[in-house]
Amino acid sequence: MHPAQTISISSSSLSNHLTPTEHLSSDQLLQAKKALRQRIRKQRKQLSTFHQVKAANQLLKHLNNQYWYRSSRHIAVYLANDGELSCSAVIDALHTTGKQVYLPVLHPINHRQLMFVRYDQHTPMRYNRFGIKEPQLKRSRLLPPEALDLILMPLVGFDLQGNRLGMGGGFYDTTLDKVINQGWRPSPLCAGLAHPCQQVDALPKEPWDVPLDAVVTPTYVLRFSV
Ligand SMILES: Nc1nc2c(c(=O)[nH]1)N(C=O)[C@@H](CNc1ccc(C(=O)N[C@@H](CCC(=O)O)C(=O)O)cc1)CN2
Ligand SMILES: Nc1ncnc2c1ncn2[C@@H]1O[C@H](COP(=O)(O)OP(=O)(O)OP(=O)(O)O)[C@@H](O)[C@H]1O
Repeated sequence: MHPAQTISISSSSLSNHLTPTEHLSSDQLLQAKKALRQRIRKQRKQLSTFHQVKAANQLLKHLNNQYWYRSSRHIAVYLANDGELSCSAVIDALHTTGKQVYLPVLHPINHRQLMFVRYDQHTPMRYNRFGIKEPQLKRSRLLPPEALDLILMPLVGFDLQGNRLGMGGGFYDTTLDKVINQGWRPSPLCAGLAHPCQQVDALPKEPWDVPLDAVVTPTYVLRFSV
């Protein structure tokens, strides 16, 4: 039996409507996604540092209740940016329990590709072109995405169907296309991490989108395939 999950729909999410997308041209869809990103990013950036620290600790408690998290050994996380839900408490706990932690690194040549590099307290870091810290590339610390057990993904928006809206770079979708959409087995589980204010009613599903297996927020967990 899985532990009971708490489902609560945030009232702040009610304002996060995306106009029904069936009749939109691709340019209109792009504009609608852009506007939604701006709105949600503004909301999450307004969360206080106190709120963010509490949320990071609550996130860890929820994850600890999930068997698919506890049974994972090679786990990709991210360093929070732009008001994203922080993985800092999760990272500390993973290191304490001897799990292998990986961070996304922008591929220096391949457009829209990420690499996953093992990360600990001593890993030399640098800033990428978006101002996000990432490990310096070291071949011996690279893990191919298909070898990860679990990818904890940053996102801008999510819906109740497991659709994900990212920052718009297409990095996760492109990197995971071969691994997730083209039938690599076993493939890593993909769980989005977000604040409740990032929930939207419905997101357009694009052919390249990687579906989320779960979404974990500081107050509730949505499980789609786990
Ligand atoms: N914390 C974190 N790390 C991550 C991601 C993420 O979403 N969050 N990524 C997930 O893909 C990758 C980086 N992708 C990103 C894509 C766009 C922007 C961004 O700030 N874009 C600016 C425009 C910047 C520019 O063009 O110079 C913006 O939209 O305002 C940031 C990260 C890898 N690392
Ligand atoms: N598998 C893929 N192969 C080629 N291009 C892709 C793929 N996935 C996404 N893209 C391109 O990336 C662009 C951005 O995609 P999208 O708006 O879904 O990004 P996102 O999910 O918000 O970003 P991210 O995955 O970095 O968080 C799209 O215009 C699309 O053309």
